[in-house]
Amino acid sequence: MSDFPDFSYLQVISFPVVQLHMNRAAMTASQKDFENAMNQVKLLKKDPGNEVKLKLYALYKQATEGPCNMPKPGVFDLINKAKWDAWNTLGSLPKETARQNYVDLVSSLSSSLESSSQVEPGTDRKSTGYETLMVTSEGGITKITLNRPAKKNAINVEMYHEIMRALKAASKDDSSITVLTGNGDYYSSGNDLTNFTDIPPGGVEEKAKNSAILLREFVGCFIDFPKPLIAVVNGPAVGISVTILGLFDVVYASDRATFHTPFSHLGQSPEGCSSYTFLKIMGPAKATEMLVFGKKLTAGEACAQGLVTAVFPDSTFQKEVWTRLKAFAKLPPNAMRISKEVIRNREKEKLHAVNAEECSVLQERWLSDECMNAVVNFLSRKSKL
Ligand SMILES: CCCCC/C=C/C(=O)SCCNC(=O)CCNC(=O)[C@H](O)C(C)(C)COP(=O)(O)OP(=O)(O)OC[C@H]1O[C@@H](n2cnc3c(N)ncnc32)[C@H](O)[C@@H]1OP(=O)(O)O
Repeated sequence: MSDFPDFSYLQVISFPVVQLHMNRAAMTASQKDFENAMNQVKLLKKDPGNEVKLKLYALYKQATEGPCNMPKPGVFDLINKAKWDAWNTLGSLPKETARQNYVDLVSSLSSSLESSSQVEPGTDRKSTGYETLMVTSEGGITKITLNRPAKKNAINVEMYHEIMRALKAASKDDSSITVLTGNGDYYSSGNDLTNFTDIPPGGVEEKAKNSAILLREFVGCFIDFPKPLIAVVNGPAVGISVTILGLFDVVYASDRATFHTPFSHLGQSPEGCSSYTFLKIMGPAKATEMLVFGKKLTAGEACAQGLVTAVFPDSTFQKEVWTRLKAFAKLPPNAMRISKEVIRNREKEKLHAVNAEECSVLQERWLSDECMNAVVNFLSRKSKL
């Protein structure tokens, strides 16, 4: 389980390996089945994700200790609070049922993760060297696709790093234009809220500091990107995936797309230079509706307010957009790069200063109880946008 980094925090105890035997006739798992299932978990090659790990933790505790008997952790103790919630949710579920559910969950997990690992070799993901993105370069266009569709393309720490790596590569490759889009029904649901659960030894303060450094570097890559950068917004966009649109040169949207920056709801504050770009693009009142009151815009509204360049019916979106992009990519690349420089360069210094200030304000916000409560509520399934 070396590549299963977060499982240790669930404190699952290791047991000796014994042969798996499901007592299906009796429909309850034996102690041996249970111990085997625990061993199987440790042999999984892929991380099943935090939600499954919490379910496993809860079922393990219920099966071994019965109903939740721990005092409720404080709101700032994010990980223990999530674990407590998961266990407590099981109420008075009998130990035998919890044991059976644990064995069943591990069994389904082993088969689903095995089958997904069987299709991996030779796929795009492996050949491009990205785990969270698909990156292609063809016909003068480098296309970066956010590729965590099951998580609505939420941006986890790995994806932040991979987007930066892909942008740096695209700025130097022989393509003329660069496109960012999403795979699946969402463009992106914004920052992956589980990013907040991986607390380093220095505690939440260190986490907030590291996140602010990461965010500043991430947004900086968009400010400095030298070639025309186009967003192809295929579906709903949330949080940072919306705010950085102000740093793109052109934004095309499907009429299925929505634009949502619920920072106050999350106890957070604007980033991606939106506290500056949105005011310039749509004026202070409309920017306040979005950034302070979290008003969600339709694609048509976002277009009317200047955040989106053009909206297309979803049925013809890809065809119409890519026809345009292919034509743009045939224009002389140096002329396009220099024109972008002329248009954008005088704002760069200002944008970097705005970025630095937004990150420093956010660093404080992330430590607020408003923010921590919002994250805990999402992770414990008590809230959704
Ligand atoms: C370090 C730099 C920080 C930069 C600061 C950035 C700030 C922001 O971006 S703020 C915006 C943060 N985003 C959110 O608050 C969105 C949270 N997600 C939701 O409210 C909903 O998931 C939804 C409205 C986006 C979609 O709802 P629905 O259609 O019902 O789909 P599910 O909720 O079932 O989602 C499927 C699957 O994906 C997981 N997921 C979706 N978004 C996120 C996310 N942002 N972070 C983490 N996980 C996310 C969701 O939990 C589901 O997972 P499973 O249950 O495991 O299937």
